[in-house]
Amino acid sequence: MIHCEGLVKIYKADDLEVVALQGLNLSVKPGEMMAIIGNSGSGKSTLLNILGGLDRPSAGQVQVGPWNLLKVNDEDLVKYKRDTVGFIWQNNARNLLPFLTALENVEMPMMFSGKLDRVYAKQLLEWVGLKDRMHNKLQQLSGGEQQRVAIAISLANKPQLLLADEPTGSVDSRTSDVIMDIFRRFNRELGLTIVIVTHDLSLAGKVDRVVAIRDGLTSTEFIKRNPNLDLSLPLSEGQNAEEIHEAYIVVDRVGRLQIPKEYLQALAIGDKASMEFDGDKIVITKPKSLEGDQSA
Ligand SMILES: Nc1ncnc2c1ncn2[C@@H]1O[C@H](COP(=O)(O)OP(=O)(O)OP(=O)(O)O)[C@@H](O)[C@H]1O
Repeated sequence: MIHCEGLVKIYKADDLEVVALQGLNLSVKPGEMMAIIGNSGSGKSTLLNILGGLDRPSAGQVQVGPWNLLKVNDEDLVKYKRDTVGFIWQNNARNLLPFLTALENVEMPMMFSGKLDRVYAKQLLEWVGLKDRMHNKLQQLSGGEQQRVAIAISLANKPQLLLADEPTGSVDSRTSDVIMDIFRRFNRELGLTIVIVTHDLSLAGKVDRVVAIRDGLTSTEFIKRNPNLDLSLPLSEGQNAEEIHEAYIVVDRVGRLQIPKEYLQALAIGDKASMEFDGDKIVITKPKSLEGDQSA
């Protein structure tokens, strides 16, 4: 569904250049529900905005289904945003019109694409648990209910891909569980591919795969240890995301990988290291010839 290779995004403001993505690789299979985690400023939102067609990449490859987002023209990009991809933000005020009802809000994107389907709009609101609230104006709904309306809106035009930027960032943990359960249901029943960007490690236990981004590059992947494990069920006491997922370091096509900063600091490795192939392992150590040389 998604294939990014060597993806670069450079923001230019006056004389300043910020490299937000520096050659990122990522593949997401159709029907996968995965999360992207990373510290503030690591490039998560930049990646999501590019995948959502809200921002243009600077270089590299980015393909979503049949769409090449580096080369797509403005007219096709509008079609892509309308038909292929749904978007949910943490701050749902961006998607919602407060003076309209929940139902009218869901119908709005359908009207823009000339495919008004009231039955489906009602169905979506029922699926997100708002059957009895669909005729309420948005301002009469709680934050969690509004976020559920935002989910229904994002699916109004039957996208194949749903992108969610911190979808549970401004709701309590119970509502966060409800939202994740809704995502899982859409993922299973409609085969929707879902990419969630989050700071929240507790969400990581509810997806199939987690990819960590560091400094604009994918650094580590966590893949579910037991593919049959039902992640829609609550974790048992004391169980955490790391127990459910196996961690892998990402190695790109030309063999580059990122070593965690803590490991480098622990061994006082600066800009050089020694590497040895030892039969069944690769050993990275402090540069051999520089050991004891404090000036290095
Ligand atoms: N429009 C912009 N103009 C200039 N720099 C930008 C712009 N948007 C993002 N950046 C910079 O790009 C880098 C990556 O930002 P991004 O918002 O993608 O990170 P993030 O991982 O989503 O962070 P957060 O979790 O805080 O939202 C940061 O250094 C940020 O300051």
